[in-house]
Amino acid sequence: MTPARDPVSPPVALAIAGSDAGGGAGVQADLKAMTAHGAFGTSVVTATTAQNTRGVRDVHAVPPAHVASQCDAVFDDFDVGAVKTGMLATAETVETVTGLVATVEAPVVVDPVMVAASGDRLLSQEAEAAYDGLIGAATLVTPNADEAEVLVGEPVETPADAERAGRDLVGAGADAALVKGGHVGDGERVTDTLVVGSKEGDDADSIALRFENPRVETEATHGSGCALSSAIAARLARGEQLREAVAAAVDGMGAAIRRGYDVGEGPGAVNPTAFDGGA
Ligand SMILES: Cc1ncc(COP(=O)(O)O)c(N)n1
Repeated sequence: MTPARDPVSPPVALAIAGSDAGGGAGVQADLKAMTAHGAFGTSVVTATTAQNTRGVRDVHAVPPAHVASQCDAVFDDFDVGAVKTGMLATAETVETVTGLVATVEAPVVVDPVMVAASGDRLLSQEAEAAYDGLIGAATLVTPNADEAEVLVGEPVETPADAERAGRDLVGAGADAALVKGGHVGDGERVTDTLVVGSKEGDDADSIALRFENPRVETEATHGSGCALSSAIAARLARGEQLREAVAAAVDGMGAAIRRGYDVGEGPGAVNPTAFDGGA
């Protein structure tokens, strides 16, 4: 006899991001991370990239109207529990996505993707200023040090700088900011800094938390930002509180990097499905 159908109803997360033909980053990493962290991943593609582990050869931005209609298709049908944004490619798409996420109740994790690990640009330079609006709509913004520098206009070279940048991003309207420390220094430990704004919006009352982990010696970090922000979004979709979701996702990145994929001729990619701790 055929076994009875036994469907499950997982929480739903949405990635609004670019496609990486090489599979290491972008929506491909997002969907793996969302699955691994217990959510059903939906995906709105903002751009396709002709990319592999060695670099980005070509970018084709999806017209913003089609980004909007993909979002409508998802929101019309699913109860989306959290959204993450990744590569948005152009100022028009940043603005379109800002308008869309401003109308949703679900938490929004903004990974302000600007430059790939390979050094290739993934966001036009004019689009950097357009991020101001999206940061104002973010539940959490997750820049690395270089992206934080662009967003706040100050150097981010130490954990103290990261904390200041996080407070600035909260002052600019994000509910919280996670400034990632992988690009800060080359010490034996990596410090990620989470600044959570006060509900009353008084900057002085924001809280800073530091997550310290041993640095994993590798160049294979391609996809790490995508996997981290998607893991956080999946956990928020499951109903976890922000700090809990960030702590678990940051913790999981150690395994994702240590047990990365040695694929392609370039430095390889993280493994978003490898993390210590059950979903
Ligand atoms: C489509 C897409 N989205 C995001 C990234 C950033 O990932 P990384 O900085 O790890 O290369 C990427 N390379 N490609």
